[in-house]
Amino acid sequence: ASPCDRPVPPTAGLSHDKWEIDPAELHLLEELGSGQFGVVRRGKWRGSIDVAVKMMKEGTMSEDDFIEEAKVMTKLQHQNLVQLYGVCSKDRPIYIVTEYMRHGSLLNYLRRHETTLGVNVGLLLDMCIQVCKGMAYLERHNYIHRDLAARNCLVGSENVVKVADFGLARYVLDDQYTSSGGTKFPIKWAPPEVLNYTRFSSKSDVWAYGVLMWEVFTCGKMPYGRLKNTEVVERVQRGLILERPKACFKEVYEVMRKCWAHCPEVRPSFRVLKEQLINVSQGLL
Ligand SMILES: CN1CCN(C(=O)c2ccc(Nc3nc(-c4cccc(NC(=O)c5ccc(C(C)(C)C)cc5)c4)cn4ccnc34)cc2)CC1
Repeated sequence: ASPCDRPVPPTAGLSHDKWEIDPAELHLLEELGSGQFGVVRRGKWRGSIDVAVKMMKEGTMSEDDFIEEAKVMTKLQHQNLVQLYGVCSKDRPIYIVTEYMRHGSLLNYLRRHETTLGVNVGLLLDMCIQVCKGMAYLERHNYIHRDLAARNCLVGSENVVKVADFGLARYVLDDQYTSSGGTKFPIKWAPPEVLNYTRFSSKSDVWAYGVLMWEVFTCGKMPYGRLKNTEVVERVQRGLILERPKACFKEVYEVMRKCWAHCPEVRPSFRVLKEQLINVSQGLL
């Protein structure tokens, strides 16, 4: 095909090293919030492209390792992954520049729209399928997320849902977050093999995906309510699982339950999950 037929990758022309962005071409706008690493702001790249810019607070992540990995991450491109455009790594703090998602995190979106979403099972299921498609793409590329949850997915126009921050957890320096005994470790999204041996895999992402489905069908409730992390660990190891949300059809809950099989090998892959959820959605609607 002639060059003008090929779709131009979103990172095209960002700079000589595709993944390096010239900060002079970024115009920072309002703050979107702050997370594990520091402040996140909306921005414009070359005056026209909407971007989100994570400004990495010093000492929060192993920066050189991340910058190396960014080269790989910019190559992961899918309509249900928040696209990493590149990094500004020549100065400190480093900036992580991604596509902008105007409605913020899926968790806040679910909580904000509970009244309208709570009765729209078709839309809730569609959101789960979109996340599943993004995760099936990562699985195909042997890429593990390590912190899949509704808080780490983002919502754009027309109820588009995308998976964000895939793989970023590996570069967090705060061991309250990285060690399974730490206060910030996402215990409620972790399967037994991660709780006991921090053995991450695409099948541990599948367990977290089951919890994300529960978050979606409860419109953003906290899994296991106010149970303390130690109580959740004890229950999960005893094989107790989250109960079926009211808004959730039995067929959908059956899929969720498969994600929480004790042994990772028994859990379905994202590829299989995607087929099952699409069948359920065609059956329901
Ligand atoms: C009408 N509503 C008004 C309020 N509202 C907003 O203010 C709002 C609008 C858009 C937003 N968009 C984005 N917000 C963010 C954002 C904002 C604050 C914090 C964060 N997250 C982080 O900083 C963060 C996430 C995960 C992690 C680990 C490594 C632990 C997995 C570390 C750090 C992201 C990133 N984005 C990437 C693309 N688009 C966005 C965020 C918020 C939503 C719309």
